[in-house]
Amino acid sequence: MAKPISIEVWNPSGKYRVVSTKSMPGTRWIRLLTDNDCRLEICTEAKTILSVDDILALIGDRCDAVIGQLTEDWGEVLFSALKRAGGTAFSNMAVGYNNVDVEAANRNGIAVGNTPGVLTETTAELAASLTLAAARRIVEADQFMRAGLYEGWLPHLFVGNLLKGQTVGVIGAGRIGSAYARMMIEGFKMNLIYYDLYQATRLEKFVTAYGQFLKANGEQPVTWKRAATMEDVLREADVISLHPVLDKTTYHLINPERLAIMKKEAVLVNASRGPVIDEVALVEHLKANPMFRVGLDVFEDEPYMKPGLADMKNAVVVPHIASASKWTREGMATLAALNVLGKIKGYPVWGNPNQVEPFLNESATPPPACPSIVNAKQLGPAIFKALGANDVATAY
Ligand SMILES: NC(=O)c1ccc[n+]([C@@H]2O[C@H](COP(=O)([O-])OP(=O)(O)OC[C@H]3O[C@@H](n4cnc5c(N)ncnc54)[C@H](O)[C@@H]3O)[C@@H](O)[C@H]2O)c1
Ligand SMILES: O=C(O)[C@H](O)CO
Repeated sequence: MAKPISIEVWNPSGKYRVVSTKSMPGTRWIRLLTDNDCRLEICTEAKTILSVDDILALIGDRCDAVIGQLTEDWGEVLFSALKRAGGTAFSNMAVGYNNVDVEAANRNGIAVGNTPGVLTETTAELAASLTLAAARRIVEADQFMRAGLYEGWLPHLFVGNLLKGQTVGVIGAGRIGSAYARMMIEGFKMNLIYYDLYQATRLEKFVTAYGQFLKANGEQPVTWKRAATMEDVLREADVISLHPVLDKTTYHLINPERLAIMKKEAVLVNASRGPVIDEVALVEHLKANPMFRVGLDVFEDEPYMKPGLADMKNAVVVPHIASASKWTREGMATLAALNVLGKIKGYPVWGNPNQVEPFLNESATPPPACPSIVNAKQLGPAIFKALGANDVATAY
């Protein structure tokens, strides 16, 4: 028999049973569910990462929907259990959903939600912070001060890289990659080279307009280039930030061969997913190239780092905190709750998952729609009964 799992219950008499595998920031998401006839059960187990068995125990034999986390393995076992329990919806509290087997969700008719948009700027800001910390050796210098080693100003002390006028390379110029690029271009007047499967038209227009503004003010204009290959970005850029989704095409996208073509003094930042970098190869590269620096928010085998990484002075490492601002985390919780609530209520899917602000306005009732369902098309109208409300979602 499955081990009992500790939970906290809200609105015990609610008609729909919704489970959240973790406590999430804020209270609005709780209110939105309980005000809409949901009995909410929040897992209070002390362990950080729940196993599939833990989640099976949480789903039990009747469950309408689950809000889960990116650390959990959502595949056939969990989706079929959720279906057997009468469930129709799952939402990750994350924009990335590489922990979710969407095909398995489709087979079981479960809608899969994610939380785009609300974390774009927050995540880009952390990538920018890692860039600065690595380029200007902030962590090394901080440790030096705290160790009582500072004996006075010296011409060679913690010399790092100037960003102004250098080239920033972005791989994956989607929501976060584009926001990061804009920060580095506007903030530090860097030139842009990017690689993406699609053209980042809005970003290109922004750089062109900003370049014209600088020129009109007697300054060197910034420039942009869409690279034909990822290698072009790696060869040319002084700073490279990785922002693609994690899938088969981006697994170990940074490998020994690609590390070898990067500039010896380049800064590499990763706030996407750990397996985008071959971390063992990265450690070797950091050892061989002390002036090459990295800023990492994510790791190949989280929560672990590959052997040797923690000893590298030329690496700045933080524990997957890129979306960790209060507003963003509360917003992520709200979007995840509204994804599952929308499915329970038979609402349509919101027309533009990049513009989720209407769901985040604390003083207004959210639109009658699911903010972002990644498999809405696959599930089709039979499951996502729009009930004419599609117009509501797009016209809102
Ligand atoms: N560290 C964190 O806390 C954190 C926070 C938010 C998001 N993320 C990660 O960042 C990712 C991006 O988020 P987003 O909202 O910007 O998503 P997005 O879908 O807007 O952008 C991803 C971009 O990657 C591009 N891409 C896909 N395959 C590619 C390839 N092979 N080569 C180059 N580009 C490719 C896509 O075309 C797209 O433009 C998420 O999937 C998630 O994994 C991490
Ligand atoms: O994908 C995501 O949303 C992040 O990794 C956590 O914010």
